[in-house]
Amino acid sequence: MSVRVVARIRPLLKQELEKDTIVEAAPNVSEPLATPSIVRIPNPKNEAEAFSFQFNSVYDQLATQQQVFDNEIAPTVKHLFKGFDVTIFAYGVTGTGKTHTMRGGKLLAERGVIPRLLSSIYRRSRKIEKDTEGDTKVDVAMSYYEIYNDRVFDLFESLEKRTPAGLPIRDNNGKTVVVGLTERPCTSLKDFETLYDQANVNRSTSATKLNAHSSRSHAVLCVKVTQVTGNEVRVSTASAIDLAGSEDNRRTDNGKERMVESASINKSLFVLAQCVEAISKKQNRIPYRESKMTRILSLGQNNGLTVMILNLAPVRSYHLDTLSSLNFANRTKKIEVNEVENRPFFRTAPKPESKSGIPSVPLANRQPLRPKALSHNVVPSKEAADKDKVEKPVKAFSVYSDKPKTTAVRPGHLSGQGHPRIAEAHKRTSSEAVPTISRPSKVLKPTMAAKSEAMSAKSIEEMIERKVAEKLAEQALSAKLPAGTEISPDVQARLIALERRVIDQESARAEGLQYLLMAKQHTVRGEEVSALKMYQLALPYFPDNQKLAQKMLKLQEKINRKEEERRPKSGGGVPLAEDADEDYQPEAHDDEPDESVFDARSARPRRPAVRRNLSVFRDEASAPQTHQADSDSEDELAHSLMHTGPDQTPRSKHILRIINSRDVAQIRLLKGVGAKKAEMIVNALCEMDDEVRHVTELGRLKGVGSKGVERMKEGLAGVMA
Ligand SMILES: Nc1ncnc2c1ncn2[C@@H]1O[C@H](COP(=O)(O)OP(=O)(O)OP(=O)(O)O)[C@@H](O)[C@H]1O
Repeated sequence: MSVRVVARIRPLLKQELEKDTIVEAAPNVSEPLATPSIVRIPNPKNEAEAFSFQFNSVYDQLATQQQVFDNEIAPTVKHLFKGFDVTIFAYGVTGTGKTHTMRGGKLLAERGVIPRLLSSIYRRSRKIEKDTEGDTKVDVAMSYYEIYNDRVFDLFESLEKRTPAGLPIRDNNGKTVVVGLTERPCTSLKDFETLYDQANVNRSTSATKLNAHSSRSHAVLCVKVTQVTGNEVRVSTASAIDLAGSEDNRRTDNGKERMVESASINKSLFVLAQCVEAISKKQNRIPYRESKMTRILSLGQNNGLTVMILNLAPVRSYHLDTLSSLNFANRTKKIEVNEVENRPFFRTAPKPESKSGIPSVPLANRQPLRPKALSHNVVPSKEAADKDKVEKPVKAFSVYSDKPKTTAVRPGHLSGQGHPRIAEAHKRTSSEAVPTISRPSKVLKPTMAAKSEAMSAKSIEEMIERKVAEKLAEQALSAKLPAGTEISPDVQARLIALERRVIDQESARAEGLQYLLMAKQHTVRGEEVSALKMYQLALPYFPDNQKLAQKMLKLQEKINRKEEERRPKSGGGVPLAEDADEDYQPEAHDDEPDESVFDARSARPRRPAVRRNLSVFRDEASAPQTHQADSDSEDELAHSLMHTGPDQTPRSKHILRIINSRDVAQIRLLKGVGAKKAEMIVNALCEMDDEVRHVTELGRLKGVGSKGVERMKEGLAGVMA
């Protein structure tokens, strides 16, 4: 099942003028009488031409809160009670109506998706309890948190109680959980409203030029529904997420603090876009981990139903931002989500809980985040698969597809259109996460015999080298310093100073990478002048990087070329005056349109006549060579800068080799580590599903800290320089 994407165009605000309206909802040309499913917007470079984006449904300026809820969210509630998790998230530029859609106003008619969802959940709970004559009991509990500047804060905690680092997040049985979050039971809508209103006071909002009450954080509300019938317990969760909006700081006139927030919001949204891009290109690595928001949202990774509400402003001043959002949504709608319900469990066989409240899972069963196509969703037994066939509910919400051949179900016609759900025996439930093909823990080393056939001479050599290094490390660690070879305080001080220098270089590099990231953001938006500025800011951090220098040179040439073209010819050409973004210029190559973009004036999809640079998130198949080459070089550059850090000292390298071996026996030999800490480190590495590349990163691992790293180094001070 794909992510269901619905667009909502907000009404004009007081200061906006009717004549500036450029975004409209339209029915599909093949079904002119149907409810709108197309967003139409002019090409910024040629107003005579319109782009059309098709979604599951589109709501125009007149759509009410009730219509949006009844058509899009209400049908998901019955699935929630059948054990499916439901994720609803609002996406859009700042000031486009996300909070209005999700939270809404206080008047009954103005209430948004969230209060209506809760009201619907309580109504259904009461019905179930009545129909089963009290045999089934339903409990509702909620947690509510925000992700602000990439840190997670419990909105049930007052601002004074917040710790600067926020709450940690962990992967647990394929789900991302926030550790230490308050969960409040709420037995009635009144209860909920009181809690929700109190918590919203703690949300980070402030006035920006584009929105007087702009959300400066992503807000995540989780409503846990627990149904208990005798010993059987079924738990499912509805998550309603109000994302912060992306914003262009040149338009918002943000001050320093707002700029920091904005950079963090933009970064997380940028990572989200990259995740969506990577999923649609079926890449092996989906960069979920690069921001907390993407880790928590786990788009394309979570099971159940996902609905994205794309909020749009109707006016010209948002033109390029709107196109960017439409392109993002166009990609998102193609993401497949596992339609798998949470299996009930039985009270008689409780899972042991760890101290942190997270059920303990053996390391070998941990699953890294993977693109869906690459994950192994295996039902443990045939009986379980057969059971699935019997138990799977009738799918009344069968509209998540844009493929022309499937029967389109229009808003308002969702319920009662049931098709028997085809059992998907190969899928696993989110609550079980015990696949028969589990990712082997890196702690367990494969034997030579098992792997020998598939091993090349090179890999055998590498393995021997690693083994030798491990042995040497062991010897080095256990070696006692011969008497009289203690290093002098002077040498020790110099070693520490050297390490400090490396650490300083590392944090400067992180700052440089931020500029690089922003440069890439501007590049994909076609804002080349701004992109160049960002590259210039990044340059001092990577002075010797040839790729970066070349990139800047090419960009400068491109800007010059465009300047040339833009300059009025002797015949007196008309300069481009209408662009909201001074940097925006079409690319100098033909672009395939995204598949849902077609000429609005004719029913048949066709290739636009003009050249443009709008499809930021393009499918591999449709990406033209030049564009592909461009984005490849961007990725290559980012990769080269991310993965070539400042030189590390032999001691640091040595420590990292031991840490990355994930061998508890070796790690515990490091000074100040011990068995428990070694296990914690291996645990953290397994959760990261990556290597630690630098000692600074090592210092950030839970339970290590920079002091811990220093001690490890001290332990080696006598045996290696
Ligand atoms: N459908 C709507 N009907 C009436 N007013 C709306 C609607 N959608 C948005 N608005 C108004 O538009 C303004 C901006 O909306 P809102 O604050 O919800 O935007 P946002 O996308 O959440 O912005 P940010 O990302 O900055 O938090 C508000 O004044 C809101 O009341």
